[in-house]
Amino acid sequence: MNLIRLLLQTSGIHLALAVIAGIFSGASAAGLIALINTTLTQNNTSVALVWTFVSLCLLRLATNLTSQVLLIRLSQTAILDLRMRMSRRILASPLRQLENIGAPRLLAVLTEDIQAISNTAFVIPFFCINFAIVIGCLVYLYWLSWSVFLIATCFMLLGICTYQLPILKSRSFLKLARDQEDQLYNHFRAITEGTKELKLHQQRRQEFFSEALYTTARSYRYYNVLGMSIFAAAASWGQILFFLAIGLILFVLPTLTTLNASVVIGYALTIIYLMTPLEYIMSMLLPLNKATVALQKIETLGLSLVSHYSDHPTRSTNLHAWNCLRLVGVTHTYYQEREDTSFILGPVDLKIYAGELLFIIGGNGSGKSTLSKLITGLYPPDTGEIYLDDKLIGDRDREWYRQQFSAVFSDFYLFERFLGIGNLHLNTQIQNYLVQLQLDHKVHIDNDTLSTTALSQGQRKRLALLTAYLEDRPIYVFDEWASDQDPLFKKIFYTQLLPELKSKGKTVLVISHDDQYFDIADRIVKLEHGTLKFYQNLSQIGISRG
Ligand SMILES: Nc1ncnc2c1ncn2[C@@H]1O[C@H](COP(=O)(O)OP(=O)(O)OP(=O)(O)O)[C@@H](O)[C@H]1O
Repeated sequence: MNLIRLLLQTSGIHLALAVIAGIFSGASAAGLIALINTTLTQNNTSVALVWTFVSLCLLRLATNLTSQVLLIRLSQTAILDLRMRMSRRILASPLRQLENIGAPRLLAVLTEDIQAISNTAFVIPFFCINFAIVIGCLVYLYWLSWSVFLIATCFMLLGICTYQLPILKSRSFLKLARDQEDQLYNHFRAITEGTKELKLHQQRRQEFFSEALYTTARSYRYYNVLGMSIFAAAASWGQILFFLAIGLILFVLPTLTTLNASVVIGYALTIIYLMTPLEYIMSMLLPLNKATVALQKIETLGLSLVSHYSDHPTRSTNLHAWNCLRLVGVTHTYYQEREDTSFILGPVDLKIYAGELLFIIGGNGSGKSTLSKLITGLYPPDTGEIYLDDKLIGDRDREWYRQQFSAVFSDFYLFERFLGIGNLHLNTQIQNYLVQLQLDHKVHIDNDTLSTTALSQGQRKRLALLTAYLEDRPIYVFDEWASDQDPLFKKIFYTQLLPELKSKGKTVLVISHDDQYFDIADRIVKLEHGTLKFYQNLSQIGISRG
């Protein structure tokens, strides 16, 4: 049901028009059959009959062509629309939920599932056309003889039941195959992102192929072969049912009752004609099955395409005058299902003052990045509140609140184009920053686009910093930004770039392990196993100078 609703949402008018054209196409086909049978059995070739025949042929041609053209538009629009909608839906979902789902599963949704669902946009109207032909033919059969129709219908219903049971079984195997596909994407990611590690270690590569990739690919094949074979068996059984129905009418029924020759010929002719649309309907059940599985998959990931959501900021105003950002009793818990353990950050009580340079330090895994995600509003607090001055940041404010931050995370993503930065002097500004970041000899700007992003990690991070500069937001967050920089540029970052940002009135939060630069901070807070500690001076942290 959701599938139909989804397709109606995608392009309701096209779908409706294609279905209407299809119904006319089906009805004209049934009309042609009736006419042929009348001509054959009554030996009647009047001029009116010839004109009716020609008109029905023209109607069939026109309606068939119309529905086909509409279907091409519909399927292409559906793919475009679904891709856009799903991408928006993913970005509108909470970060934590997306992290839990993981990149490979999201990629599988964006490619395989969307394709499977989009394919049904093409299938459903064809389904309706053929369904209309079937209904038209059934009406004709009923008109020929209601008693034979009753017997034939009972026979057909019995056949459909025996056909449907294996179809259900086949769907459960297709579902298992789809689960394996998520795992396959995980392995494909290892191939693209772990190329170096796999190339450098032959044994690892061999085990990866034989134990990881091959095992999953084989299971995927196994479930697909099983699901599709059961489906093929059911389809073959379905085909035989037609001949059995004709056999019933030709050989069994005449022994039980007297049948008119025109009825027998009409039934045989119509059932033979019905084979094509019914086979079509059956062959379409497989993509429909796959789309249902894909939709279920998307819904179990909590990314329903049908539900409504908003990714628009509730308030578009920028933050101007503010004094203090407060975290009050804020906590975040990561549940690690597999290990049956959890990491708890907080409760954190922290005040961040406008215009200050705050360092967040602590050992690996102490919770610094998690805290930065809470501060920037990427994670809503599990418990506790965040206030901007006296304003409580609730769910409705979070989108607006996030727009006040520019951040370079340790796993940053670098866009080639400077998107969403409306600035009349953008190119001049970028050029100046490129000089300041010592990148002007490597990169230039063409139409708001970087000439290259194929750079060293340290250089790419400088470009990410450049993007943050251009965003010109009130609060900056740098998560171990300097870790990939050479000593010279590290010094420039801490002693020149950070103080410059502060002098422009920006609030700067720096996550850092570079203890030789801790003294430039206005204040330092330290995380220890998820607990925030405050210190008066560097020696309390265990750092001595001179
Ligand atoms: N996506 C995640 N899912 C589950 N647990 C996580 C996730 N990210 C972090 N954790 C847990 O939270 C803890 C804190 O992680 P976090 O990344 O905040 O530490 P960090 O202080 O920034 O470490 P580092 O200095 O190594 O970058 C980790 O020990 C880890 O157990």
